[in-house]
Amino acid sequence: MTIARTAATTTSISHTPADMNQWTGRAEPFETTRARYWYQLAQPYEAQNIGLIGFACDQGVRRNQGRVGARAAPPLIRRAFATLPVIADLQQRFDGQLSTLLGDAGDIHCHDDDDFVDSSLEQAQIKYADAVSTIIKQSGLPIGLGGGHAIAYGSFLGLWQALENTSEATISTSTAPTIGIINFDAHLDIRQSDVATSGTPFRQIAEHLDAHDQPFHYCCIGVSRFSNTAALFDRAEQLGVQVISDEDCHYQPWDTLAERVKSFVDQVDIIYLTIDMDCFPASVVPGVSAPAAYGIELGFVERMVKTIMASGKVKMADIAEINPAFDVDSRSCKVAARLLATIIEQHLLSA
Ligand SMILES: N=CN[C@@H](CCC(=O)O)C(=O)O
Ligand SMILES: [Mn+2]
Ligand SMILES: [Mn+2]
Repeated sequence: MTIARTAATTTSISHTPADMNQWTGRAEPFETTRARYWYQLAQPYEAQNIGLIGFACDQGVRRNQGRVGARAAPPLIRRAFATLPVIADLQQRFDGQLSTLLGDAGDIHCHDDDDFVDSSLEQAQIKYADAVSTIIKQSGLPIGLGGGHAIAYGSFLGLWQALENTSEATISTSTAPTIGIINFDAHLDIRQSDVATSGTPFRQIAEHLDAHDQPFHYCCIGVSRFSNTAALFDRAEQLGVQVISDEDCHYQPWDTLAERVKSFVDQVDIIYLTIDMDCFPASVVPGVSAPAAYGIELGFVERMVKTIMASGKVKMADIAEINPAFDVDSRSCKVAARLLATIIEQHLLSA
């Protein structure tokens, strides 16, 4: 893939450490210690069970002609999550070890204020992938906080790097674990383009896997026929993508949909789970780069996320495309925080 350059490169990439000021919430001096919140558990990342890593970058959205602003989301998602209570089951299960559950690995920033295209997105993806890979190699579950959906290629690269380093056999052999990608999204994000964007990550992953003689297993849930061209649906068919439309999610019974997703999960060894927040109706999640008119229900997504997490196969997860510039009363960040809590709870309880 070539990188278009329309001006001199003046951007830079940085990795800022955890800012513990983001981890604040209400004090409960008159309650028992069971009045516990996530802000009280978070620590700077140091090989905890969960590693949060922000991807404060929306250059992919800009390149994709979208509404920029998603780079500001990671601290706001953290702040919304910080105020959620830690459920009783987790407190009981991890009594005495609660401070070892949640690490914050900080944010990767892509500084690209000028209105031109350079290689900062690719550099940010590589730096983010390194952080992801470090967490996986330390046996943690990395959870990426976007940023635009270009985070997905970085998440995949981080997972790939970790597998390459931990597999006895190299990843290009037939014994390599099979990776499945499950994306909740109104968009397929398999666009053909001369540059990486927020609309290309899963096509890039398909090409990466093909170059390493590995199969591409991709299930996209919540796909809208009004948000993807016929050319994209053609490509999805060529690539063997399992497409579950937004209308399927509304009209098909839960058992049918759960069976479709479970049979996808059964085919693979490892799952990368990604949630593009524009899978929800704009009334539920207004703060995204590309809002959906129809969207799928939060209750459905949450139930499906629990089902997928219960497989024990999820080794990488992320939440993408929140754009705080268009949020209303932090509604979108609160939905993202709820999903983040769901992923974390399910991961820890199914371990
Ligand atoms: N990650 C989002 N990708 C969408 C954006 C669509 C839009 O801006 O309308 C896509 O490329 O299809
Ligand atoms: Mn989308
Ligand atoms: Mn997307």
